[in-house]
Amino acid sequence: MSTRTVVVHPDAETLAEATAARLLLHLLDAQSTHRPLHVGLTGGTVGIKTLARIAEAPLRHAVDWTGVHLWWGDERFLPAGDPDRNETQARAALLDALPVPEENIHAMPPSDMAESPEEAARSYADELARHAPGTSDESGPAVPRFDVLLLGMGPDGHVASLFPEHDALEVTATTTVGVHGSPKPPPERVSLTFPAIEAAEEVWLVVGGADKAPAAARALAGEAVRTTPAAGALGRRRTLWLMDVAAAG
Ligand SMILES: O=C1O[C@H](COP(=O)(O)O)[C@@H](O)[C@H](O)[C@H]1O
Repeated sequence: MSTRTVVVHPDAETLAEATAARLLLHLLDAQSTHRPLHVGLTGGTVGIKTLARIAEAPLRHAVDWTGVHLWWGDERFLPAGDPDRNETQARAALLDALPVPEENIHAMPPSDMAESPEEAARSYADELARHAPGTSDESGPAVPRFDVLLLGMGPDGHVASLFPEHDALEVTATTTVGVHGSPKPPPERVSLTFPAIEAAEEVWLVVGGADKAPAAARALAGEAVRTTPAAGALGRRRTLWLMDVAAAG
């Protein structure tokens, strides 16, 4: 059973800096026991700030990035290179400056390469399945063994692109889902589903800002996932809530 730990930092800058350092050390430790590593990235304010801090951290040189695969928990369904895509922001903040082989960067399909969010979701599910551990874990969802899955949280308590009261919350038969009518623009998105999120060894929620405090309190109090999706974001081994004082209320 996963343990849930809350770590509070003085401000959003320190939160991003500490999360960057924590992730780099985690990758270093993990590379001494297994390869390849799989990391799920998040968009959002602190998520992208964290990537920018990794880009500046001297420790990044100690990680063998050829042995790291990068994925996303969700994506805005927009054309390739659109500045609002999580992928575009992650490339600008970190990936363009990192020696990660392009074939290790598993972005969700953009809207100019897929007909619909559903088609993009199916294609991403296939890609996830190609990197699933295989026979040792056949009963689980067909996703890679994520060492760490980073997730942001919106003020409404959404994680990835799983929004309160949306049907996507109930999808358990697939590892990805196409999302329509997102209350946060853009309306069309692609997201991991809860079974895929829960297959991660560690889920790290990176949450900063006073506007997140009510939803964070509800999630940590175990409110229903239907109204506060972040309450259901749990890793297999560990769930870390990395917060700033403002978000911790
Ligand atoms: O739209 C999204 O929002 C959430 C949270 O973003 P934030 O700016 O409120 O921190 C993010 O986790 C998700 O990846 C993104 O697509």
